[in-house]
Amino acid sequence: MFTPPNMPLVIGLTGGIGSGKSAASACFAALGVTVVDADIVAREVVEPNSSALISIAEHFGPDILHPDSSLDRARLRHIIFANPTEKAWLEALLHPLINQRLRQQLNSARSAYVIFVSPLLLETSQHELTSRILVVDCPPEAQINRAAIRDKIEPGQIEAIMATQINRSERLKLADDILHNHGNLQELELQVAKLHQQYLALTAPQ
Ligand SMILES: CC(C)(COP(=O)(O)OP(=O)(O)OC[C@H]1O[C@@H](n2cnc3c(N)ncnc32)[C@H](O)[C@@H]1O)[C@@H](O)C(=O)NCCC(=O)NCCS
Ligand SMILES: Nc1ncnc2c1ncn2[C@@H]1O[C@H](COP(=O)(O)OP(=O)(O)OP(=O)(O)O)[C@@H](O)[C@H]1O
Repeated sequence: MFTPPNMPLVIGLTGGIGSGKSAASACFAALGVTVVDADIVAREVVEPNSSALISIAEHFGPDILHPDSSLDRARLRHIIFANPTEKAWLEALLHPLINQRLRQQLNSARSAYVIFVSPLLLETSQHELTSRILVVDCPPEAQINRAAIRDKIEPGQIEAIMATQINRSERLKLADDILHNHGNLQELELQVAKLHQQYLALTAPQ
């Protein structure tokens, strides 16, 4: 098992949109495990007045901002998931900033192991920061239903996002561990509790 230098054991948690990454992370956090979340960091780097947000407004025009100068995320979502060139432009701007903050957070984590949750762990170099890949999986119909209800966006938008993510079978092939999230949240919690014991055993001195 590979543990990057100066880092605790990092478990990379990934899955498609709406698969249950945040729900699974919340279960790990409730067990006292530090969670580093790429989606949270991705929001921090585009806070009002940040250099990244200024670049985004220059590139896409001032309409990409709300009147209070915050990012109009729904507008940007419609643009980038319909246009691969614009998606690549946005990622080239944001991913280095996101990765720099993620490294800092992973390095300063102090729990026995860390859960690093990211939707793009397997699609980007972020998996290089991890020692083990944990995939949360559920049928695509459940992903679409859950994400549509949570975000109040049309299923077509969710399918457009899914089409830009690694497909389900490829993702599962790359998994060391799998959380099967087709049941209820209690069933997910039970699977997390089992894995927690396994991960603690991996960090115990031999
Ligand atoms: C386009 C944005 C503004 C839309 O924001 P919105 O609030 O509507 O959605 P949110 O950020 O919650 O993303 C919802 C889900 O979409 C998926 N997703 C987000 N970004 C990407 C991406 N670049 N590629 C594929 N899927 C993505 C993830 O499953 C994510 O959890 C936002 O997704 C964004 O800034 N994306 C680019 C940054 C990025 O690559 N983030 C991924 C984490 S590193
Ligand atoms: N087993 C489950 N039963 C019922 N609802 C669930 C279950 N797992 C997750 N959900 C709900 O489905 C929605 C999507 O889950 P969650 O936000 O954890 O997905 P995610 O993988 O983090 O999505 P994203 O990639 O968009 O960030 C949430 O509203 C969550 O509460």
